[in-house]
Amino acid sequence: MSNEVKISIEDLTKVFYKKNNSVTAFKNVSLEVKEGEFVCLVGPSGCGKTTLLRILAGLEHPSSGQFSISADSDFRPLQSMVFQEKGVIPWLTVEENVAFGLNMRHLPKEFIRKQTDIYLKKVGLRNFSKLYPNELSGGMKQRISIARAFANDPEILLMDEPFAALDEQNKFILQEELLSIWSETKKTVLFITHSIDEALLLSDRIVLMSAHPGKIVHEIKVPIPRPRTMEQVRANAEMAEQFITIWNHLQQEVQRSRG
Ligand SMILES: Nc1ncnc2c1ncn2[C@@H]1O[C@H](COP(=O)(O)OP(=O)(O)OP(=O)(O)O)[C@@H](O)[C@H]1O
Repeated sequence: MSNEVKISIEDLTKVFYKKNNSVTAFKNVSLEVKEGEFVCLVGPSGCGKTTLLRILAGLEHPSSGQFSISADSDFRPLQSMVFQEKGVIPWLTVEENVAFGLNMRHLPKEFIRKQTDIYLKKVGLRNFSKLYPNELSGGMKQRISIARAFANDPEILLMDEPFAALDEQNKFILQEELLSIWSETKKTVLFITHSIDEALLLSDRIVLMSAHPGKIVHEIKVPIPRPRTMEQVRANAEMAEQFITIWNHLQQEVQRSRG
C-alpha cells in the first residue's frame, strides 16, 4: 500500500427526493482510501453503502459534498464495479464477457486476447471460455465478473457484496482467489459486505457505518499479515476480539434500524 490517497470522499451526503417526502441515504461521509488499500464497508441494511458505491461509480450524483479518484493514467477506466449478481451478459460467451470492457475501449485485438486469457486463467475459467453464462454455476458467473473487472485494469475496484449469493464453500474459494489476484495487482478496492468474517479476511481496514441515514462511526485496522487464509483469521485471538467488537457495533445499529 502506498501513502498516496486514491479515493477521497469529503462530507458526502445523498438525499433521494420523492413526491411527498425525501430519504437521506447517508450523511456527511468522509473517507480516504490509500492507493493499493483494501477497505471493507460494513453496516446495517439500508445505511447507504450501495448508494455510496454507485456515486463513486458515477451512477448517482451526490446531494452535497465531493469526492475524487486520483488517476495514474489517462488510458485506464476510473473504476470497475462488481455486483452481487446479474453482472454477466447472458448472450456473450465467458471470454466475450471478460473482454467486454476492453472491446468497448477499442483496444488492439491482440492485447484484448492476451489480457482476457490471463484473467480467465487466474479465475480458473480457461476451459470454459466458449460457454454461455446459463451453462455455468453461480460461483463461475461471479468469477467472470471478477475477471472482467480486473482485466479492465481500472484505477479502483468497487465491489458490492459480490459473494453474498454464493454457498459458503464457494464463497471461501472465491474470497481466496480474489485475495490472490489482488495481491498480484495491488488494486485499490472498496468492498461492501455484511459478513464480518469476510471483512476480517479481506481488508486492510474495516469502516463501520451507523444505521440509516448512514454515517461512518468506527474504523478498525486488520493487523493480520498477508497472505491470509480463513483458517488463520478464525484461529487468531485478536481477530476473535475484533469480530466481537464489530458484532457489538452492528447489533446495536441493526436494532436501531429496526426500531
Ligand atoms: N433510487 C432510490 N430512490 C429512493 N430511495 C433510495 C434509492 N436507492 C436507495 N434508496 C434508499 O436509500 C437508503 C440506502 O439504500 P442503500 O441501498 O444504499 O443501502 P445499503 O446499505 O446498501 O443496504 P443493503 O445492505 O440492504 O444493500 C435506503 O433507505 C433506500 O431505501
